[in-house]
Formats: sequence, structure tokens, C-alpha cells
Amino acid sequence: MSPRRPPVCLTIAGSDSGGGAGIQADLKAFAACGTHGTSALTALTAQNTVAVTAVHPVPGAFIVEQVRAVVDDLGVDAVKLGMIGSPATAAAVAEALDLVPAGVPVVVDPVMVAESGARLLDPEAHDALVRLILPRATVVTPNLPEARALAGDATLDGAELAAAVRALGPAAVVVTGGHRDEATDVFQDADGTTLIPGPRHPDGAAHGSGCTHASALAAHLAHGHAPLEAARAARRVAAHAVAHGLRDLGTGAGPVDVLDVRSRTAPGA
Ligand SMILES: Nc1ncnc2c1ncn2[C@@H]1O[C@H](COP(=O)(O)OP(=O)(O)O)[C@@H](O)[C@H]1O
Ligand SMILES: Cc1ncc(COP(=O)(O)OP(=O)(O)O)c(N)n1
Repeated sequence: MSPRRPPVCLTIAGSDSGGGAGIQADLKAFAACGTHGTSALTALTAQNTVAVTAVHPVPGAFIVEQVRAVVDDLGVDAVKLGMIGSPATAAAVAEALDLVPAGVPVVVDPVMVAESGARLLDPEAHDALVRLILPRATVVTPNLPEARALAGDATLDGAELAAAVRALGPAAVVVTGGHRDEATDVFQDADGTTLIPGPRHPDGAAHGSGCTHASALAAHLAHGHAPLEAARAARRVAAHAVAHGLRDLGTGAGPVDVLDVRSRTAPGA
């Protein structure tokens, strides 16, 4: 009997040369959650644990071509969107999403600022993100500052904040909790608001936690879980990756480690 076909998850996102966030985090999270990862790069970043020193956008037509290549041959069971960067990239990503079969869930992580403080979304791309991308989202996963920026109100929190983001068109919202004392995620869909609590790991490393969370959520949707169950699982996966984070790598915010590589040995060793 041949082994079962694993679900296929596609990340449309930027590359983090430091291996903490972006497609590097996404592919590790997909694998950790029992799915095969494919990727379409939107931008290359020269990035480490302290800074983003350069950004090289990928031409829009090439973003579309990457998506066409993988969807046509390998298929796709869930999509995760990360760094968009510019209005032109948002338009290309919207065009690429037209190549994804109807009904395939799309998780949007509205990446705005890296943990090191670098802006990853041009201010003029905000409108394109809201107009072209958010209405196509099955689940959107902003952190607290991103949710407030999307809502256009820096005072909102909890269910009111999630509702303001959901009013922009996604079917469900998770406002992630890494920027709160409690690290409680707030999930909201048409059925209401659910808090997703869990332990905070103050001594871990969290660079890439948002990417890991959104990718784990996409992977669980690809396995057939409902959005709320997928969001609960994603909170667990992200927290585990933070707890095992590589805080001794680099001099800034260390990368999350969803695979807990320190517990592994090289095959054959
Ligand atoms: N210190 C932490 N301990 C446990 N979970 C965390 C911690 N930091 C973040 N998380 C979890 O990681 C996920 C991503 O959260 P967050 O840090 O808000 O995103 P971002 O990396 O985009 O800022 C969420 O599920 C959040 O609850
Ligand atoms: C290329 C790239 N994409 C996304 C991010 C931000 O990722 P996130 O998981 O939100 O992690 P932090 O950078 O906030 O820790 C990135 N830095 N680079």
C-alpha cells in the first residue's frame, strides 16, 4: 500500500535570510504539522536577528508564475500569505490567488513590522492590502499593533478590535497575543468571539512566531480542521516554537524553533 498523499500548503511570503521568519519559518511549520510546503517568494530580505538591511522585491509576474507552477502540478490544500511589501506586490498576489481553486482556505498574516523594528509594508501598500487581500482571507492573523493599524483605532482591544478587523472582509480573525502580558489569542468568526489562552514563555525566542502561527493554522485547515480548532492548534504550535526558540543565536531577538533542533541529531550520527 502506498503512503497517503500529505496535504500541500503554499506560502506566498518573503524570505528572511536569518531563517527566523518568512518562508523559512513557514516551511518548517508546514513540515512540523505534517504537510508538504511549497513557496512563492514575494521579496528577499537581507535580515538577521537585529535588523533588515535590504529588501529586494520579486517582480509581480514572477510571483504569479511561481504560484502557477506549484498549483498546476502539486495542487494546494491551504495558502498562507505573509510579507506583501508594496502595492505592486499586493496586486500580483491578488492575481496569483485567482489561480488557487475556489474553496481552498487562505490564511493572511498582515505583516507590517519585523520584531527588529524594520517596516515590511510600505505605508502606501496598506490600502491595497485591505482592498485586494483581506476580503479573500479565510482567517487573518494580525498581532495587536497590526490589528489596531488595520482597524484605524489604536485604543481598541478584545472582541471590539477583532470585529473591526473582521468588518474588512475576512471570514475569521485571530488577533495574536504575543504583544499582551497574557499571550492570549482572540479568535472571532460569525459565531462569536473565543479567547485562546495558553502559557507565556518569557525566556524563549519569538522572532518568527507570527509566521509560525499563521502557517500552523493553514496546515491544520489543510488537514480539514475547522478555523477555531486550527487557531487553537496554531497557538500551541507557536508557543512551543517560542519556548524552544534559539535565543543564543545572533545578538538580537532569536529565531523561534518549531522543530526543536537541539533535541535532534544528524541522521547517521
Ligand atoms: N512569549 C510567548 N509565549 C507563548 N506564546 C507566544 C509568545 N509570544 C508569542 N506567542 C504566540 O505566538 C503566536 C504569534 O504571536 P505574536 O507574537 O503576537 O505575533 P507576531 O510575531 O506577528 O508579533 C500567537 O499564538 C501568540 O500567542
Ligand atoms: C520576510 C519576513 N516576513 C515576515 C516577518 C515578520 O515575521 P513575524 O513572524 O511577525 O516575526 P517577527 O519578525 O515579528 O518576530 C519578517 N521579519 N520577515
